[in-house]
Amino acid sequence: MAVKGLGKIDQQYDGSKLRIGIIHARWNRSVIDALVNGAIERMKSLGVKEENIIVETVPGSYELPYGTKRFVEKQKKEGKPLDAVIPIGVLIKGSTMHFEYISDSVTHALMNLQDKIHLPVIFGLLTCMTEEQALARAGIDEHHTMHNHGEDWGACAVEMAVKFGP
Ligand SMILES: O=c1[nH]c(NC[C@H](O)[C@H](O)[C@H](O)CO)c([N+](=O)[O-])c(=O)[nH]1
Repeated sequence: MAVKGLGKIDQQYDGSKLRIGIIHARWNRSVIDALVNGAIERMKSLGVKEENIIVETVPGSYELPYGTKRFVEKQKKEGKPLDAVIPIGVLIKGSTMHFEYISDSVTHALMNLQDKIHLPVIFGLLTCMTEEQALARAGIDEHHTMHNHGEDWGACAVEMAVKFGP
């Protein structure tokens, strides 16, 4: 029996009154697009209206923490506050230490951002050693060895917003 992973959803949460943001990096775009679509489709299946799923982009994963903070602030200023936000990025190890530094710093920054903006910030950063790992976690590898992690992030955003939203 598989142990790892979110497993069966123990309860469906009603997303019909929620407004959720997705902000994604544009590096490794084919994987990003699959993850974003997975999150969107799962949130829609939980009742979130398509017009209440707001998508923004930043150049790369390093820009996610600041971009997420400003994205949330601008939505609030425009009178359309978000109930949760899902930053999505895909980091794939290269031949330098760039991957390690960005992965570690962005992870901590996104974690700490929740207390600053008082909003659930879902961890949508894939930190992969190979392209194959990234494709598998977006559910688009040749053999579909894994489910699309973006779906988990969408479900997580709805649950956290319903339970602990602003
Ligand atoms: O989102 C990513 N950004 C990456 N770099 C760009 C970085 O996030 C910033 O956009 C850039 O350094 C400018 O600030 C990546 N790599 O370098 O490998 C990567 O794999 N994924």
